Amino acid sequence: MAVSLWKKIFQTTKERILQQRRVSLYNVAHGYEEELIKKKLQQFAGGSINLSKEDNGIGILTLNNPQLMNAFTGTMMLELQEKVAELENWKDGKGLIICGAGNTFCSGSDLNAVKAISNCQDGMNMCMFMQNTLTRLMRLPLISVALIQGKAIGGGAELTTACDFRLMTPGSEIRFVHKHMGLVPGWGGAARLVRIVGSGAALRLLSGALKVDPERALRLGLSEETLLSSEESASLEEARAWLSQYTEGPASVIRAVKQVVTAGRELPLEDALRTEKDVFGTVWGGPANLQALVRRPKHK
Ligand SMILES: CC[C@@H](C(=O)O)C(=O)SCCNC(=O)CCNC(=O)[C@H](O)C(C)(C)COP(=O)(O)OP(=O)(O)OC[C@H]1O[C@@H](n2cnc3c(N)ncnc32)[C@H](O)[C@@H]1OP(=O)(O)O
Repeated sequence: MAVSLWKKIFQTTKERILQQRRVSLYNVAHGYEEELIKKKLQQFAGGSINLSKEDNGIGILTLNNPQLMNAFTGTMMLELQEKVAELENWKDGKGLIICGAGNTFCSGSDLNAVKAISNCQDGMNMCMFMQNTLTRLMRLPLISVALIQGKAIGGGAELTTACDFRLMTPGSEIRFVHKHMGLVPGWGGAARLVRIVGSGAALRLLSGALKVDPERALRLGLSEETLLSSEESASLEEARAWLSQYTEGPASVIRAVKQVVTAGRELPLEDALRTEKDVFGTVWGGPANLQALVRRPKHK
C-alpha cells in the first residue's frame, strides 16, 4: 500500500514538474513565431554545439566555432535548443559544464548573422528563441557551470548567467558589450545578472560595458573560483573536480536538490513551499533514502 502510494505521488509530481518546465516563456500569445525564426536561423550555418554525456552524470556542452571565437551562428542557436531538449530527457544527468572550443568561451551572436536579421520581427523572434532556450537551460535539474576561458562577450556573457555557477581561468574576461552595439542584453542576461550581482553592480557592468576579470568577478559574486590553469584541458579537469564536489550521490537526489532551489529562486514563497513538498515526496522513502536508513551514515 505504502509503496504504491509513493509511486503514485512520484509519478504525479514528476509529470507536474515536467509540465511546468515544458511551458515555454514565449508562445504565439506573445507574437512569437518559432517556426519562422527557426527557418531564418537555418540560413546562417557554421560551427556546432557538441554534447558529451558521461557515465558519471556530468555533461560537457562545447560551443564549437573557434574561427569566430565561438560566436553563435544561426544553426548553433538551433543546435543549442536541441541539446537542451536532450538534457531535459537525460534522467541520469547530475551536472553540466559549458565551455568553448579553442580555449575561449563565446563572443556572442555571429555579427554576420546579426546584420542579416537586424529587422524588428527577426530580432524579436531571435531574442524570444534564445530566451526560451536559456530559460530551459537554467531550469535543467542539473547543476550547471560555465567554464570561462578567454572571452565571454555580449551574448556569450549572457550565456554564463544562465548557468548556476561560473568558473574563470587566469586572464579570462566577461564583458557585456551591448551598449557599444547600441543594444541591451536580449537573451535574458540583464534579468539574470541583477539576480546574481544585484541591481547596482549590474547597472555598472551594463552601462559601463566593463571588462570583468576573474578578481572583479569574485568580488561581485559573479564567479565562484579562479582556476589555477589557463590551459584548455587542464582547466576543464579542474572544472570537473570542482563540480564533482556537488554532484556526488544518487542522480535522483542531486536533481531534486536543483529542483527545490530553482523553485525557491523563482517562485513566490507559498508556491515554492508547495513545490518543495512535491519534490520531497519524490525522494522520501525512495531507494536512496531507504538505503541511507539502513547505512545510518555518521555526519562527522
Ligand atoms: C543580440 C546580440 C548580442 C547578444 O547576443 O546579446 C550580441 O552578442 S552582439 C555580438 C557581440 N559580440 C561582439 O561584438 C564581439 C566582437 N568580437 C570582439 O570583440 C573580438 O573578436 C573579441 C571577442 C574580443 C576577440 O578579439 P581577438 O582575440 O582580437 O580576436 P579577433 O577579433 O581577431 O577575432 C578572431 C576572428 O573571430 C571573428 N569574430 C569574433 N567575434 C565575432 C562575432 N561575434 N561575430 C562574428 N565574427 C566574430 C573576428 O572577426 C575574427 O575573424 P577574422 O576577422 O575573419 O579574422
